[in-house]
Formats: sequence, structure tokens, C-alpha cells
Amino acid sequence: MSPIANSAQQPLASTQDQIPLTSAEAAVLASATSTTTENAPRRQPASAASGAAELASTKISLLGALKHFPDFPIPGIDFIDILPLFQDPTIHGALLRALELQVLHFGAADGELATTKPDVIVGLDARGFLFGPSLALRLNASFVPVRKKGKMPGPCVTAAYEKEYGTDYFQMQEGAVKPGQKVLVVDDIIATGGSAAAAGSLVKKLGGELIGYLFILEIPFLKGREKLGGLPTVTLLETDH
Ligand SMILES: O=P(O)(O)OC[C@H]1O[C@H](OP(=O)(O)OP(=O)(O)O)[C@H](O)[C@@H]1O
Ligand SMILES: Nc1ncnc2[nH]cnc12
Repeated sequence: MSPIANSAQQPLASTQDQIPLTSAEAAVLASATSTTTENAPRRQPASAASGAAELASTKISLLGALKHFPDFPIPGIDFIDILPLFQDPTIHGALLRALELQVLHFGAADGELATTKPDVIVGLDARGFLFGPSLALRLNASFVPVRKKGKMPGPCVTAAYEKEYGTDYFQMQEGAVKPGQKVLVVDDIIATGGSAAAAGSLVKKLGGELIGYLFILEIPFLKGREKLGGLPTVTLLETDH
């Protein structure tokens, strides 16, 4: 069985050839250090080639852990379940490291660290809460949630949005993002982009400087990126259909 075979009816991008690495991604891992803590020993920089191999291998592990559920939550939707990524501590750790590296090089030229570090990671209800706080801690940034309407106390800003299988309302608490703070919006999946765009609009309503979006998985045919106003948008994995 292929290392990334899963219960999918329609496979995700499933071989190294189908997961092309950009030179920026290769550089990301080549310049990676093993930890973000000040006093811990730093790993020797790897070559770009071994960095690329490490990232490719991480992507294969992550893809292999995903599961598909046809016709959930409504007929016609091929639901991609990311929860298994958190069941195995090794895969969970690899996921967080890969996401951290993407942020450290967010929008930077090949091999360079990003000059703009986020002050705030905004995670979307509910699956953005599974890794947003851990990622924020690694980056020494705040974590702020976007929640579905009616879940948070106090004054909130609200945005309506449409997603792949329905309509909904998102909210953020007033004051959760301070004017001028640099904000990165993170979520598990970008499908139509409706959820992420609504979250971005709330960040801007609060006066935050939206620096971009980061997702674990993109469903490219739904063209969600087109709703994100041309801001830097990074995804770790993508489906091949
Ligand atoms: O790009 P879009 O078409 O907007 O879809 C993506 C959103 O849909 C899913 O969340 P969902 O609303 O199902 O909520 P959940 O995380 O609470 O399950 C997913 O976690 C994203 O937030
Ligand atoms: N196809 C899909 N699978 C999982 N989560 C989603 N959110 C929006 N579309 C989705």
C-alpha cells in the first residue's frame, strides 16, 4: 500500500511528484533550526536538498493521515477530515513544525526569514483552534479566536459569510486585536474562502493589519484564494481534484 493511501474515494495528491516543492519551501527547511527556545542547541543548517526531502516527507505523512467522507455533511460534499493529524504525536509535531516554518518565511524571498512577524494569530472556529494556539506560542504571538455567532460575551463585531456547505456568522470580541497589530489568519481548510474572507474582514474592522492567511489544506478547484484580496496565502497541502 502506498505510504499515503487513505480511506479516500478520491485520492489526495499522493506522490512526491504531485507535491512540488518551491525553492522557498526547500530553503525554509534548509535554514530551519530544531527549536525556537533561546537556550536550546541549534541544529546545523541542512542543505536545501535535505530540507526539501524533509518537507516532502512531512507532507506525505500529513496527506496519508487525512481521511475522506463522501456526502458529509450534505450530499455532494467530499469531506476531508483533518482530525487524525492530531491523533499521532509524531504527525502532530511535524505539522506544527511545518506550519511554524511557513510563518517564519512568510512572504520572504528564497532562503530569507520574513521581516514581518505576526503579533497575533487569529484562528477560526472550530478547527483553527486545534493548532492556532500552539502555533502562536511557538511564535511568541497572541492567539485570538474567531467564533460562530453567540458564543462569546461582551461587545463583538460580526460578519456574515457563505461557505462550501451553508451560510453562517462569525464574531470577534472588540479589543481582542489592537489597532496596528500584525495579524495572520489560520485555519485547517480553505474551500470556497468564505470563512477566511469573513475572518479577515473582522480583523480589519478591529483595526488590525492583516498580513495574510495560512491553511493546512487547500481545495484548489473551489478557488477560495480569489476571495482573499490578493494577500499572501500559504497552504501546506492541497487536494488534486
Ligand atoms: O472556505 P470555506 O468554504 O469557507 O470552508 C472552510 C471552512 O469550513 C470548515 O469549517 P466549518 O464551518 O465546517 O466549521 P467547524 O470547523 O466548526 O466544523 C473549515 O474548518 C473552514 O473553517
Ligand atoms: N470539503 C471539506 N472538507 C472538510 N472541511 C471543509 N470545509 C469546507 N469544505 C470542506
